[in-house]
Amino acid sequence: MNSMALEIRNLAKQFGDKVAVNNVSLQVPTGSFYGLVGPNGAGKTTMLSMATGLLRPDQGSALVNGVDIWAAPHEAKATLGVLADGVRQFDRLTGRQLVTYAGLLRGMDREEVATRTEDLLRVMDLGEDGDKLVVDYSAGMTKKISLATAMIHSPKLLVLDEPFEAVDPVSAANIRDILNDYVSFGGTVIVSSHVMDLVQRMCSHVAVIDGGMLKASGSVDEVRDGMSLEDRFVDLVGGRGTSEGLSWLRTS
Ligand SMILES: Nc1ncnc2c1ncn2[C@@H]1O[C@H](COP(=O)(O)OP(=O)(O)OP(=O)(O)O)[C@@H](O)[C@H]1O
Repeated sequence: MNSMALEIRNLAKQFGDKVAVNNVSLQVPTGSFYGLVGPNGAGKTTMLSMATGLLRPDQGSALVNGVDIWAAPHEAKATLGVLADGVRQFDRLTGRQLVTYAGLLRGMDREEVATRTEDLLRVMDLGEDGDKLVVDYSAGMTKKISLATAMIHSPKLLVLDEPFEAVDPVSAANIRDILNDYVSFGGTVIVSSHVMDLVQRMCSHVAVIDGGMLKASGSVDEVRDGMSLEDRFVDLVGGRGTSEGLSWLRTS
């Protein structure tokens, strides 16, 4: 078994003059629950997109369970499930059809796909909305159905860009339970999130990225170094603004 579920080597990406990801290397151990945090525009989505075969890097490589995602995409993607940020789904399908389609696309047996689709709709609390078109789903429902499509083929590594955004607290707790269970049986999860408290409680490891660069990485306890993750984060990425604020917004 490969000891690294994901190995990012010197990834870089530039959009015009903007360096979005600047020579980042990161190792994600198999069986870890890895949080990726950073301010808006830090480069998290760009890095995850390159590491999961969605965006071609200018430089560097990414190995998924030991397989280079750009050199051998089919082999690497067979063990990978991705919840990408802002990627449109085939939203003229119903939720049930979309998850079924994701399973069949992975070459799975039709009966197995049907069983797993019902299981996933149930745990995502979408059972009653399974026959509704995805275009008519709310933001949180869309997030949950996308998560189901990422999990149907029981991948070894799940890469989830902001999986809890727009998801209600009960569904979020259910998803956390599913992910914890998945990790306890040997799966690896990478989540990007802005919720430090959640990352501190949920993750075993964390990486802090800012300005396209890796500021810190390791176990959550190593990175937070006796502080709360939130305080450590503010420390690493620069303090809060000290401006006077919007005086014109004061109505009295
Ligand atoms: N397709 C693109 N074209 C031009 N610039 C881009 C593109 N994608 C990302 N960028 C820029 O690259 C930088 C990193 O963006 P990215 O989406 O990776 O950040 P992020 O850490 O995921 O942010 P957020 O937390 O707000 O989702 C930003 O300055 C963004 O404007």
